[in-house]
Amino acid sequence: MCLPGSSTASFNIKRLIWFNCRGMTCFFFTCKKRDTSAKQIIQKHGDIPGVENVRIYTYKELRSATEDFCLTNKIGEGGFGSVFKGKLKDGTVVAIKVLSSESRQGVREFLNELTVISSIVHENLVTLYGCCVEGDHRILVYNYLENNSLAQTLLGGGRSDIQFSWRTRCKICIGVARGLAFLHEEVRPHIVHRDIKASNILLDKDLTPKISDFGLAKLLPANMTHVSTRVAGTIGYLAPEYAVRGQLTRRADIYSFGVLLLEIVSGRCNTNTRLPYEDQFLLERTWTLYERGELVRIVDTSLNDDFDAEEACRFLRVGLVCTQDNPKLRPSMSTVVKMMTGEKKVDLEITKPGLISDFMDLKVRNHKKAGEENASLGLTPLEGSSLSSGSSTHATVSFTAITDRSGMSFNQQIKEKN
Ligand SMILES: Nc1ncnc2c1ncn2[C@@H]1O[C@H](COP(=O)(O)OP(=O)(O)OP(=O)(O)O)[C@@H](O)[C@H]1O
Repeated sequence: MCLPGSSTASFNIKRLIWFNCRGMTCFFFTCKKRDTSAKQIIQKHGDIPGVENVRIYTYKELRSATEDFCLTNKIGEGGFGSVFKGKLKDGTVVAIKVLSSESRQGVREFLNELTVISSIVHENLVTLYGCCVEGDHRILVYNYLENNSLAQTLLGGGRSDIQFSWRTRCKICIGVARGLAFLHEEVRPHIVHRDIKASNILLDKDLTPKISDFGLAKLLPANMTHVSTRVAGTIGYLAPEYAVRGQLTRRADIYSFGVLLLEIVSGRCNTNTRLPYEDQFLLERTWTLYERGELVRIVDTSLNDDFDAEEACRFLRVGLVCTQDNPKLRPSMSTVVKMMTGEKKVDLEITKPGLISDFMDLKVRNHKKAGEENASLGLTPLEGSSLSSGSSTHATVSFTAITDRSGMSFNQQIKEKN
């Protein structure tokens, strides 16, 4: 199988694969084009192991695929930059992610990371076809997924026509769990995604879920924090130990997965400040209902009772196990898959999940206290904190708390405040 956009130029034959095509057994050479661009890169920057397997696109090619990056072809904007839908010369439809100027790394560094990401192939991961590294441009080319992200469909507040039946939701939850288990346990060295959330779960035409943006954090220079565009939502996915102490391990992804799982079963976002206060935070609400023995009440009412209640409650319990405050109590992703498919019982004792909101309440109180003390000392409050008081505390932890004008990260600021 040739990579999209490859011409019939010299091929580097990699593997032979057999597969059935319309009843006929055909065989194809699995090949990747060692194109002129890759050769030029090696000539200019020295050998980069694996670069011959990355498709290098020219800027001209991508400009023409997107009709000069025309706004009508723009399909999204994320923390890494803008995403365009494009059609390559051979007809392949692709998603083209133009990384923002801050994310420009040296060509060697960039390609070193990229060769790793593009070699990772799994049914539940978005496939990276290749990139463009011409001049200042850093552009990634992915397979295009027809049904957008879970954030825009399932959680998009009625903006999509897709019907998410219980079966479809099961397939999505288990698919995401498998994709993450693959990154965590089968890829060597393992990959911590860092940003598992509904907008990073894309759906193909059959509603098979694909995790996007894995490995991308490594493409950013060390001094640049990934600036998320939906931080109010993102905060709800953050494992407390990561948000507070900056401890980034696979267990932080497992926490985020747990929150995502609750979102898929309940059909709502982790944070919704338009709801009555006790309902605003999904994880807290789920825990309250679990304690009352009424877990099933959190299941999406739009399913009209057309779901397997035993299975739904099992998924919700898995969500709670994944979000346990102590990272060690969270199961590995392969165990999570087994729990979800029923191969393993969810028989662990479930304690109160780790709620970043608990910490935030504390911080708001401390911050206010510190503010009062500062005022009495004639000092100005810490810059960049947008923690507000009152009932909307959690949701108003805003974007500036992650990367503010002072250039400090959320974690740094929290540490500063401690
Ligand atoms: N491979 C793809 N196929 C189809 N659409 C895509 C693809 N990749 C991204 N998109 C669209 O572009 C949007 C922006 O994606 P991107 O990953 O840059 O940001 P995000 O995940 O939405 O936000 P953030 O950067 O805050 O995580 C997505 O929500 C999706 O609608």
